[in-house]
Amino acid sequence: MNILEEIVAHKRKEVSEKKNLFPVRLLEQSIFFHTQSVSLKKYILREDKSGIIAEIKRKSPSKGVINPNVSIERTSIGYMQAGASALSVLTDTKFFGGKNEDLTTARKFNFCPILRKDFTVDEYQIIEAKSIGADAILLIAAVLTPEEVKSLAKLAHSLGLEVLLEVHNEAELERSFNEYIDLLGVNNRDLASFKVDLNTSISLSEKVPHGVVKVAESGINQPEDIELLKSHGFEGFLIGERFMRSARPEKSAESFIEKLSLHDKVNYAKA
Ligand SMILES: O=P(O)(O)OC[C@@H](O)[C@@H](O)c1c[nH]c2ccccc12
Repeated sequence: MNILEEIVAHKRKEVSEKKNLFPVRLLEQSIFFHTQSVSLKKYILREDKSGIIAEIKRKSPSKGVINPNVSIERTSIGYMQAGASALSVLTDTKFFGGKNEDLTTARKFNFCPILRKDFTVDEYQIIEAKSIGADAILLIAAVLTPEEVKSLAKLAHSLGLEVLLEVHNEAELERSFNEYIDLLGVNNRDLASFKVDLNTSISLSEKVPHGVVKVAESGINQPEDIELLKSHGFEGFLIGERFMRSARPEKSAESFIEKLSLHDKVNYAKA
């Protein structure tokens, strides 16, 4: 079993236990359940924003412990003040050290799109994402059948959530893309081997259907990487470790985005 298969096997078990402890009807009573979502797509395309989806990630299977004691409040507010377009919050506990409350905390302190980053394999998790205050969910093509991608994406839309479909190669893109996908993410990290290569995004850029927002994910380390990805049509940039490995991730994001502004000769709006 590779790590991705291990994560998904564990996730299925976790979700079936949760369904008993905390049934869907309770999720639907959450204070966030009936609130309007903020569009991730729109914020990424805003000219006055950097396009960066800044991620909160405490640890990962590939990098081990990154920043276990991060302050969600300070980091999420700081990321947005630095000029990020949106937040990504890892809620998986076992492998990434996150929790649902991390997203709820980020939600309380920010009016901005929040991507719930988890391994979604069941409808329950989509209702849960809405209940904790997410605006968008991630679907990973490598762990779902095309039929599952479609039905999960359709459910997400019915709850007002946008869908970021993550692919790693052309076969996944062709197989899993459907009319319910709002954003297409190309993960530069191979989740089976952990190898990172920005060329994964570049080589797939032309294959992404028109009108879908293109997001490059993982391994983005310097403002020049964003310039290169932009020149290949990418509009969104998901960045985790580059910021999180600093004791103050929001400061790291601020200086990164300042450098990017100099390159782009624009002043990205402070949220
Ligand atoms: O820390 P990085 O290399 O900047 O990567 C961020 C993000 O792309 C990565 O965390 C990620 C992309 N897809 C995922 C799926 C699950 C968990 C995590 C991820």
